[in-house]
Amino acid sequence: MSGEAADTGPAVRRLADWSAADLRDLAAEYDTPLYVTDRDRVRENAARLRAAFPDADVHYAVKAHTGRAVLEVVREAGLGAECASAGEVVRALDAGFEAVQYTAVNPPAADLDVVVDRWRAGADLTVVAGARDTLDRLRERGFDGRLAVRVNPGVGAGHHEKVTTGGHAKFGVPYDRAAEVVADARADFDVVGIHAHAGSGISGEDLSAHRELVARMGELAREVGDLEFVDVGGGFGVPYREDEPPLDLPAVADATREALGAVDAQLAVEPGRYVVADAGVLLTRVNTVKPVDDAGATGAVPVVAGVDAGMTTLLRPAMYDAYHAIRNLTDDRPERPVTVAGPVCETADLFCEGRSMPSPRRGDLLAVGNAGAYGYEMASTYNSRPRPAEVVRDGDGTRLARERETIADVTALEVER
Ligand SMILES: Cc1ncc(COP(=O)(O)O)c(C=O)c1O
Ligand SMILES: N[C@@H](CCCC[NH3+])C(=O)O
Repeated sequence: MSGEAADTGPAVRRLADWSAADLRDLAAEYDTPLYVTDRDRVRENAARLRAAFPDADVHYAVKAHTGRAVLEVVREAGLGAECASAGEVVRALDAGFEAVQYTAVNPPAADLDVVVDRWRAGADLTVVAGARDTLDRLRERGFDGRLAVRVNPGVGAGHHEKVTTGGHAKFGVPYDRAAEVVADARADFDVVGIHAHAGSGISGEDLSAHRELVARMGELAREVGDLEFVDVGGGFGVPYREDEPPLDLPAVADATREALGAVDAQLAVEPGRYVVADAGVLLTRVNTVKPVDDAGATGAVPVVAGVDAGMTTLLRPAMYDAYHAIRNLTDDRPERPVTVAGPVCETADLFCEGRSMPSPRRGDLLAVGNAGAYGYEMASTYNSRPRPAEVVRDGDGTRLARERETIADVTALEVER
């Protein structure tokens, strides 16, 4: 296994590595559903990225986990910030990032207004534009600062079709028109880079797609010349299944450099998931247990375990059929097939179906692994269900990082006539 230098931590942290006693204490103190984020693990992951890409700019894709407690650790580790919206730009600047990148995908006017205002006020911002229209809208606002062109090199990868960006017309300017767009942009902006992103959750098997994307970006960089950076995106995957091997990050870094070839520009990468996924778990409590076949509740019949977290807390299983490890922290009873289901009125509101695990009882505490990336961030208030709380922990102890939302919070924006 690569990437195990002492100061960068092991390449993967499994759900079994978390202390059950600590997690039980946190659930008792802060209630459930509860996200727990370990800042030490964020530090290790960031350090492993820095070590694998010592000569590259590494920007953390803020979208994976926007919490201030995470952003501060990432900034201290020497990573930059890659943002997907004005809200993320504001969060990154507030967290003290000095240089911030904003990758604009069909940017709403309000986003451009905020970003250009911040730039005018002196923020060191690079805007990544993926359409000529976006360039026009930046010109209209008087922006003539640092700009990169997002290119669609026609190569996609990722853990699910819904998160594969390369090759989808929505993202970036087509590869064969990219040089022309860069040339146009040079008239009005300080064009510092080109950018591409294949997709999210790239595994070892996707490496050839990643290599191809990087090679195309290398070619383009040589063609257009005079760039500060070539950003080849993020998407580095992490193992979700207990027996899945971790990505060999140093090998990915070597392959990236080799595929890029000689360019007179800095390599840049922008991973999100890799930094935070295994730094987070979701704690949820069983509130209902019922046999799948009500008539014969004996032996190892499959059961449905109803829990207080659902697709409004952690959307990934419902949206991508994503696998997340689940561990019963209360007891280690004999196993049976268990469907873990949330409280939402949607059939998709399941964390797993018929998975073998210790027979659950009402009141049991379950931990859901790899919840640090795209967990809290994709939470919603559907069914008027308040979003969960989050605690962060590190060497200094544990503290509340995001309050539990209340029903009053959920209804607060309602305008009374
Ligand atoms: C433009 C861009 N950069 C970076 C990322 C980060 O991806 P990941 O969290 O998979 O590393 C994404 C998400 O897929 C993205 O859309
Ligand atoms: N939300 C996705 C990743 C997409 C990243 C956005 N480009 C996931 O949970 O896997």
